[in-house]
This record gives sequence, C-alpha cells and structure tokens, in this order.
Amino acid sequence: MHPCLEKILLNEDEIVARCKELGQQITQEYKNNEQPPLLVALLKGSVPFLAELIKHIDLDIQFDFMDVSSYEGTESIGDIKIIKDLDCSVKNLDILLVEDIVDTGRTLKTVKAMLKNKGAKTVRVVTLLDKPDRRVVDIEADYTGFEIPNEFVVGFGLDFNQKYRNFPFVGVLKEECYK
Ligand SMILES: O=P(O)(O)OC[C@H]1O[C@H](OP(=O)(O)OP(=O)(O)O)[C@H](O)[C@@H]1O
Ligand SMILES: Nc1nc2[nH]cnc2c(=O)[nH]1
Repeated sequence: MHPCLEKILLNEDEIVARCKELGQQITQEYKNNEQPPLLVALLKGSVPFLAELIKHIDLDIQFDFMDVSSYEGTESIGDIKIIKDLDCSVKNLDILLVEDIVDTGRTLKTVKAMLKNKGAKTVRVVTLLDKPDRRVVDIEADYTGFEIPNEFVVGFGLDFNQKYRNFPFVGVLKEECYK
C-alpha cells in the first residue's frame, strides 16, 4: 500500500469490469452507424481509461488526442486553453469524447462546443468518473463509468500535481499528501 493512500474508492477489477460493460454498450449503439466513431481522448488523465475501454469496443474505431488545461492543484483556474490540438479533421465525423472525470463540466462543455465548431457530425461523451455534486454548467456524459462523491481522487490516470496517475485504482490521498 502506497504511504500516501487514505482509501481505495474503486479497485482495478471493478474498473476493468465497468470498462467492459461500457465498451459493449458503445459497440451496440454504434454498430449500425454509417461510420465507426472517432474517439477523442483528453490528455493526460484519460489515457489509462482509453487504453482499457478500446479493448472492449468491437468496431473499427480510430483515436486521436487533445490536450486542454483547466486545473492547477485541486482548484479550477477558469479559462480552458488548448495545449495540443487534434492531428486529424473531425468534419462530418461521429466523435466520442473520452474523459477521465467530469467535475464542474466546464472542460466538457467547452471541448464539445469546439468539436461542433470544427464540423463534427455528432459529439457524445464517455467518462470514467462523474462528480455530479460539483457541476456548475449544465452538461452530462452519454456514458458514465461511476458516479463518485465530492472528493478529490487520484489514480487510473487522475493526478495530483502530475503524480499518482499510475495507480491501477481510483483512491483518495491522506490529507498531508495534498500539500
Ligand atoms: O469538469 P471540469 O471541472 O472541467 O474538470 C474535469 C477536467 O479536469 C481534469 O483535467 P486537467 O486539466 O487536470 O488535465 P489532466 O487530464 O492532464 O490531469 C480532468 O482530466 C478533466 O479533463
Ligand atoms: N485528479 C483529479 N483531477 C480532477 N479534476 C477534477 N476533479 C478531479 C479529481 O477529483 N481528481
């Protein structure tokens, strides 16, 4: 057990099992679509979730990455900046945006609007985690792994000051480690 870990909220088996369910659901819902979706994953937190999810999507999908920034430490710093844009065009494509967590909803709302502006045909969202109690803008994911309480979590891609992304579970740190 890592010395900074207070508790595990979701263990690896639970996360993998839920990714399998989400992958199967996405497969069913897109299988009769004209084209498979382009998965757009937001760096860096969504990488472990994307890696697990795509194993369970039985379609000829492709994926690309965007990097936007909104957080410093545990608090939002307002404006969302594009740090890395997509390599490919989204024009007339069905986009499945892959997020690790929806918190205030600001990132999702902004990125969804950006993709629509670039001509995406549809934009749906899959998120590993949702914190509905923290929402400040009216937006929901189309597919959610787990709703979690209003606690700052790390692991399975989620960081505190860039650390702990490699935990294979989602957990909460001891108070003294959030410093
Ligand atoms: O719903 P919101 O309040 O907008 O917050 C959610 C966003 O915040 C985190 O990103 P962050 O900017 O920390 O980047 P990271 O994925 O590189 O950690 C997380 O990955 C989401 O993208
Ligand atoms: N690591 C991490 N990033 C977040 N961004 C928004 N909420 C969270 C959270 O609970 N943990």
